[in-house]
Amino acid sequence: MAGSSVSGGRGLWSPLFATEKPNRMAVAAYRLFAGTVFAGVLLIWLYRVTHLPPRGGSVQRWAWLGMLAAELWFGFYWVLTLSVRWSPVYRRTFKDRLAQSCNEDQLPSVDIFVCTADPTAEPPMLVISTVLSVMAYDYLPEKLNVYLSDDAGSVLTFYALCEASELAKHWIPFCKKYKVEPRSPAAYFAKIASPPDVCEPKEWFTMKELYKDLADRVDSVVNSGRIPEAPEYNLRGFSQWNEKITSNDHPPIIQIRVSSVISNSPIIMNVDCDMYSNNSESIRDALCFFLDKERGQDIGFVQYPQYFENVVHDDIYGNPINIANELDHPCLDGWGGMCYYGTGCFHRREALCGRMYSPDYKEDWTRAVGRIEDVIELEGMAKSHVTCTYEHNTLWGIEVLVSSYPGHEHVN
Ligand SMILES: O=c1ccn([C@@H]2O[C@H](COP(=O)(O)OP(=O)(O)O[C@H]3O[C@H](CO)[C@@H](O)[C@H](O)[C@H]3O)[C@@H](O)[C@H]2O)c(=O)[nH]1
Repeated sequence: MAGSSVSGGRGLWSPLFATEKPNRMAVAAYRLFAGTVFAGVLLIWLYRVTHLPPRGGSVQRWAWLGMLAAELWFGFYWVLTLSVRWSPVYRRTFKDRLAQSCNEDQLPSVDIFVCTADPTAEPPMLVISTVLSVMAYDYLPEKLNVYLSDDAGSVLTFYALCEASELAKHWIPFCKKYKVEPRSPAAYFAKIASPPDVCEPKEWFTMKELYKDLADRVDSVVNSGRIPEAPEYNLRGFSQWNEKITSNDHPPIIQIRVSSVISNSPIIMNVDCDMYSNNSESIRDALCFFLDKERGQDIGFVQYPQYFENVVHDDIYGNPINIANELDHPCLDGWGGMCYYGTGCFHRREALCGRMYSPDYKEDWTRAVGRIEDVIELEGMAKSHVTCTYEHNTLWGIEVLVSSYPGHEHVN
């Protein structure tokens, strides 16, 4: 929506994002529409109180009460919706200004967490496509750390990840060379059936073939439930699985997680394993909020909306999540900020770790954890962070053990 007013920073520093309001005519039209519906609601209430049910007729009385309850509820719902949608705002980022104000090596490093929990409901090919989509972000590779948390502790997911790390050596340069979007190979090859004009056809088909080979290999291993008995699979990591390991009871198996002792990046992003990133510049957009000199300090997290594909064929009923994304979120933002949704959210690590807001605190964006060179030592430290023993005999441990993950039957 075109903005009619832009608020920005003061002084010489150019703001990295602008907050825009929809044009006045659009707002006035919406408010007129909302006002007429509300007038209709009031008239219905008026009708109801001036048409009381006849005395004695109990069926009519119950029908009247039922209608009144429904109309009151609808009126209450309408007032709530109306007030939330009264004053939307839209945010626009200026990535060009970000590029002018910081060199690439001054940008903060970013830790990205993909979490998975069940290799049956969340097939490893889906998980690794998500992982590849975030590995291929348009960002300095040495500033990007991608972690996969697998609550199921599945060797199949681990196998798929090892295979994906080989594909990444081809997929990431390919994406950067041809500015591929989206950067999930599954989503990309499902959408694009033939090489686009910018791509060299031979290279495109080779890439597609590599991906297809990987998908076939991973799917056949997942279907068989066993990883192949080849010498390369005796590598460290695979040797940590044995027949006693189950998804509910397994030791911490660390190959690539626990970021505070590995990368400790000031920015953290979380992604569900069944969502992929559809914009390779998302990190830079999020940084425009965090790094804005005037208002960045007030921002604890940047939440991206979630979109779903083919929920209903051709979306004939209008996917309600689009209404939330395009209308309700800008409206909530107009009241002071978007709510935290879950997947696709960038956080300040310090805010997650409990630092209280202070206008005087200045984040050191270039800080990095002192990298431990000894892999064994690093693994030991990481294991001590990932284990659940810290919660034994604590109220937290007891409460979490007996309560389910909201909406799920997992017991963590
Ligand atoms: O014990 C668990 C259970 C789930 N997950 C992972 O958590 C993610 C979310 O779980 P899912 O069942 O897909 O949640 P949904 O209900 O589909 O998604 C809603 O809940 C998520 C978690 O709060 C949010 O990130 C999403 O935005 C929101 O749409 C998935 O990657 C799971 O693999 C774990 O890692 N461990």
